[in-house]
Amino acid sequence: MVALAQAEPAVLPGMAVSIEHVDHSFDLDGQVLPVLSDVSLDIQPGEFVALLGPSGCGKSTLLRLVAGLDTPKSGSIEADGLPIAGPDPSRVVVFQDPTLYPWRTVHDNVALGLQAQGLLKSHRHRIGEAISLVGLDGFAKAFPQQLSGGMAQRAALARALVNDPRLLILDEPLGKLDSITRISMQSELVALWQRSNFTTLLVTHDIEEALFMATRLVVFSGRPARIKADIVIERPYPRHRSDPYLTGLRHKAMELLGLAETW
Ligand SMILES: Nc1ncnc2c1ncn2[C@@H]1O[C@H](COP(=O)(O)OP(=O)(O)OP(=O)(O)O)[C@@H](O)[C@H]1O
Repeated sequence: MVALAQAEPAVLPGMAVSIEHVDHSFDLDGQVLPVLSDVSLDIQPGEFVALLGPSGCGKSTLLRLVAGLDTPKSGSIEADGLPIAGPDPSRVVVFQDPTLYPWRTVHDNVALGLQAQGLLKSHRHRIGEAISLVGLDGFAKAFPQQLSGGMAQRAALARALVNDPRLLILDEPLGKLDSITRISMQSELVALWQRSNFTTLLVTHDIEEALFMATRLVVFSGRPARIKADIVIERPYPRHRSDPYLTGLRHKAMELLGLAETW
């Protein structure tokens, strides 16, 4: 695998992401549905932060706000010291569903990432680099229906990474994969993050996945989501799933989520 050619590093002040007292709600059938309540979170450049919380508490909503796909009702969110004013190629999102265009090859799906920024001509060389980075060498000409679920998700990752983002936002990206592929892609994603310059924000429902991958674990309450705990995971990589330190954190996270230990 090769590393993606990096753009000239910009001198960026402060936090990769700074979320200050964010409240958010939706209007649902004339009723106000509070979803986020006084969420404040500072993320340093290069961190890998996992967000855990009960289903429907507001994790994806927070990711959408950070991606600039929606605007908080109150509070503020900055990326690299600047207010988020909308989507930006420096912040890319990978969702649970790879959403590849079935009529385009892997190469042409990845090219879309550049095309959207008008960079296709000048940065075409990055397409092959991104495909290689996610381990899809030899599949550039394949169509999505010729890929396994894990390969399709790798292609979606390549499309996200082709612009050399500063923030990679992952919304349950491994959620639909079988457990074997999921476990190997957890290691691959960590290796990818370690080799690159981006900060990672991951939503997952899987406590072990969060503990295996992230440098920091943020646990939310039920809706409206408030931060219940913010835990630094002080373990080098590669990690061992049976590490007693991680097992201890798993118990703690389960307690915070109000889950009983049944196995
Ligand atoms: N566009 C929307 N309009 C109205 N309600 C919404 C909208 N988007 C999300 N919601 C509601 O906001 C709440 C939080 O949704 P969100 O998807 O952020 O939760 P989540 O924590 O990511 O859930 P899960 O873990 O199950 O994916 C839910 O009750 C959902 O119904």
